[in-house]
Amino acid sequence: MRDTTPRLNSGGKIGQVDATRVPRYAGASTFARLPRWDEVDAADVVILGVPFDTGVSYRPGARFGPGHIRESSRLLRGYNPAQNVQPFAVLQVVDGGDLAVNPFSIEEALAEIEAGASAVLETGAKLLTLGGDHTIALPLLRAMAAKHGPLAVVHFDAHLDTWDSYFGADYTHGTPFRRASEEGLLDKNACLHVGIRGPLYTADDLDQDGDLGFEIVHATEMDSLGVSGVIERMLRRLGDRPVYVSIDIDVLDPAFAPGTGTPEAGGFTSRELLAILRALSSVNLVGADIVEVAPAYDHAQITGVAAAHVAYELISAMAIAQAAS
Ligand SMILES: N=C(N)NCCCC(=O)O
Ligand SMILES: [Zn+2]
Ligand SMILES: [Zn+2]
Repeated sequence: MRDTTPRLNSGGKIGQVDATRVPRYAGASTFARLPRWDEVDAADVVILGVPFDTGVSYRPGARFGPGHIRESSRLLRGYNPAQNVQPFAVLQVVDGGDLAVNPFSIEEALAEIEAGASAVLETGAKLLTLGGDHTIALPLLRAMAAKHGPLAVVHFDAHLDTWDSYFGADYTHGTPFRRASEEGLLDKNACLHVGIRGPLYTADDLDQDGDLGFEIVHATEMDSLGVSGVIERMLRRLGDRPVYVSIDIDVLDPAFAPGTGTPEAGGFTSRELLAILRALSSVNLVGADIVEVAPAYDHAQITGVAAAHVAYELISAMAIAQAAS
């Protein structure tokens, strides 16, 4: 049957389902009610779900993150006044669905995620991944670095995720950035964590983290630097290199993101995080992920809505950069 769904098409792009004609809560739940990948000729940005949580050390459930973020994204509208951009009119953004990855073999899943990401990048599209636990950042960085070389990574998280192993396992959600550094996927002069807080294993964790190529903006520094000071630190570190953004939703305070597996008190507000992300419109943003959304611990889509807005700001930043190029 021919698809007659009324959509908001503009700038030559196939846009969102028109919420003035089809109620927001009706119909299939693609991200922001955007078209599926197979419904367009060519995409500029592909949103890919990776429902995988076999790498977690505490509460499971991030495998349900992609579906929850999509379901929580139905209210996103087409014009972003904070950035004066209509992201879906500048870029053809599509939902690429979920990668079917092996929940019983982490190594097999890593290979499947890398292959899925590479398939997107080969088309020339940018990739925005919805996780999934943070383990998935490693295969995503492998695919990204194969295309762009060593990356400047800005990693928003309460946790360092540069630990070495758990129960003898090298590939977990606490270890992706150590593996990435060891594998030469990172530009060690240009990576930083933002939002780090909470108890560590030992003081040495921080020294090792520095050796792996990361600078840290601690969550408590928000009080002294403010949003603009944090942005300045971030942009100085990233420079004009290709930038990959990895956002663990637990960078937000549990009040703003209860639906996650390893919550830590004392985090950013959603408003602070969204403001920092807007500054990424001035960098060479080549890809991003949003991970660790675990809906079983969420309430009223608080975490899902935060993640949907995070995705929206990342796409807006990509759109502004594209319009300026
Ligand atoms: N990546 C996330 N969310 N958490 C890592 C926590 C690792 C630990 O249990 O020490
Ligand atoms: Zn975390
Ligand atoms: Zn993490």
